[in-house]
Amino acid sequence: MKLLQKIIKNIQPLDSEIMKKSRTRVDNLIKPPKSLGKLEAITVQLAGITKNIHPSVEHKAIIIMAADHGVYEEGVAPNPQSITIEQTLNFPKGLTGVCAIGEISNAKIVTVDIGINGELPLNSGVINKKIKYGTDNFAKGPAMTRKEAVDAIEVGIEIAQQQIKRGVNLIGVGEMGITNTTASTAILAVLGNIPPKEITGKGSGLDSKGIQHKIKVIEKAIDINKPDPDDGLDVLAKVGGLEIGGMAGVILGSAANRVPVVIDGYIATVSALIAKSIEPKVKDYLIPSHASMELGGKRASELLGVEPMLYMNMCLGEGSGAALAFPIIDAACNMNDKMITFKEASMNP
Ligand SMILES: O=C(O)c1ccc[n+]([C@@H]2O[C@H](COP(=O)([O-])O)[C@@H](O)[C@H]2O)c1
Ligand SMILES: Cc1cc2nc[nH]c2cc1C
Repeated sequence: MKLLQKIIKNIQPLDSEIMKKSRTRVDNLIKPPKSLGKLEAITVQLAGITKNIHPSVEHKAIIIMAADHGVYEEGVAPNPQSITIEQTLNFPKGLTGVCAIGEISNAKIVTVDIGINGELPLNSGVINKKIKYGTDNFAKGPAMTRKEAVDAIEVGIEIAQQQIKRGVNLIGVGEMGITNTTASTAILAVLGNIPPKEITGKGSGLDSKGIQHKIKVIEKAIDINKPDPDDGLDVLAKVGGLEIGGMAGVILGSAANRVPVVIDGYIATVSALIAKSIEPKVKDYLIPSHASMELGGKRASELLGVEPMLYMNMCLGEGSGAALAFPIIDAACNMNDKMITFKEASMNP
């Protein structure tokens, strides 16, 4: 808890002076006003985050938190739980969707076992930060203790800080965890005071009968656990997941070190909601990526107050959407670094 408290204290507002300067520079570049839209907004945000009018995002990493969920035993996921461990072992080998997309921008893939229900081989390339072998079944009681929820967040903080110390200056958050759309939907229902039936989707492939059952399980979990919507840690502990806590920690840890953090799809957006509930200032450090096809994705982004930049009909997770946004963020920086101003071009608009 000490680390989390320290990190919360270190999260400062963006630098509004630098943002003003950056806005003026961007407005004076040789183009009609605002004609580079979100690229301009990203540039100004990056300046405010890094306190630098020409920030670098050259060293990129995607941090993938992997974990299992006890609520799997309620039959709310269409795939076997063993997919979590199997797919997690594929990340260090560069074989998955996020690896293929991240390779385009030379993103390092950092994979963390924060709570997989199984043992990984020692030389797997996955960082072992296992808190326990999956959460408990939150249809019967809390997913984890409050201490375990704090531990999960602190793992995320630690991993983010480690990467930042090694020179990483742009972080994407992703996850792997069979059943984690059930946990994410329960969290979103509580934090947004939304009936589960409005936001429960197919996850990685449930049919409509399965979705009806998933809704009932989520309603029961909220009824039994009564998470406090004003306490993100309580919501995480009662109906959350270890990987969701880990991603919230990566977000908090990045913000505390003034490093921008790109959020992936549905589960990552929900983890950002947990981080924002713990410290609202983190929101300004977030760069949204794509709009997840998962039913609750839109409501999650709205509740967070972000507008996704890409509509690609994706819902893979793993950090794939964040990886896809990396070249766009590079383009924003290049615009800022390479374009000249009207004055420099001796042009009069
Ligand atoms: O990130 C998303 O938008 C997203 C939406 C639906 C599913 N997923 C991925 O699918 C898995 C969870 O699906 P499920 O049906 O087991 O809850 C998990 O490994 C996620 O990475 C990811
Ligand atoms: C194959 C597979 C890959 C995934 N990657 C993220 N979630 C996933 C879920 C499944 C089922």
